[in-house]
Amino acid sequence: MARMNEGMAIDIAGLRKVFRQTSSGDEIVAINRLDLTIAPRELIAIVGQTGCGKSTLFDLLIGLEAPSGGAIRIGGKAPFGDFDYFRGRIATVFQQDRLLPWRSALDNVRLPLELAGVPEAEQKSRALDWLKRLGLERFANAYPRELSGGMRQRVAIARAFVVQPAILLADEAFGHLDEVTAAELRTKFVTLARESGSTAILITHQLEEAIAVGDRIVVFGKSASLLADIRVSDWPAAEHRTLREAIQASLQSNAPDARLRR
Ligand SMILES: Nc1ncnc2c1ncn2[C@@H]1O[C@H](COP(=O)(O)OP(=O)(O)OP(=O)(O)O)[C@@H](O)[C@H]1O
Repeated sequence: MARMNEGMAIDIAGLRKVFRQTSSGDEIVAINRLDLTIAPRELIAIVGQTGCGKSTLFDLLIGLEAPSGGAIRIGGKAPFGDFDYFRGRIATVFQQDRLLPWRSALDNVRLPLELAGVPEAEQKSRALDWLKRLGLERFANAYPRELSGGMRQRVAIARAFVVQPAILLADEAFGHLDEVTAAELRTKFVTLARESGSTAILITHQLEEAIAVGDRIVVFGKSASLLADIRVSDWPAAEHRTLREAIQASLQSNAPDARLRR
């Protein structure tokens, strides 16, 4: 049985990330003073054009990079400074499944528990439980090369959920799958995230996906400037087309579209 976890709030204040290009020495402002607050257990989708700083934000949230300015607090702690605290509390799903080819599906799913020092019998039973929830119990002993892309992504999702993370981050997790598989996995992911009580952020290029999954859609312009912060429940289904068009227009002009003001 999945335990409902406490979820964690994410507070981003004045966040800045600047890179210096090795070749030219030029500075690239990947994130320019971002303010964003995400409530515990909220599910938000981030959309933005390529290069607007979405993946950089994830690297900062995971604690792989330190901010150049401002701060990120997750449950009051800093992901970069308190890296060890977040082990097993933040889980990620990427476009590439990043499974270890020499480990079976079961052994891939139980890996985060192994790293956290959970006893082996418990690792296995929890991993198997999550493979079952993703409909893969018959493939527990299969190796990644023996699985389809959709099945591998299910294994990656099981591996993310097995630690019952307070924070779930998905970066284009369904973008490479065919539409039917993507829609099915996306629905599964959202259901599991809600059951688990995780706070979840999904990066997506697909507006349909953003509208389908998010409580909120955050639209990034250049350097992660906030073009819009939309509460999806404010938009009845009959107006989703207008919503899509308004987000698209904002992305194209790099400015908030007037139709998004509610
Ligand atoms: N390690 C790095 N060194 C130098 N520049 C970087 C580095 N990482 C990212 N950048 C730059 O920062 C900007 C934001 O990149 P980022 O990968 O966060 O964008 P993105 O929104 O995730 O794009 P995409 O949708 O294509 O994945 C880009 O201009 C990129 O070239």
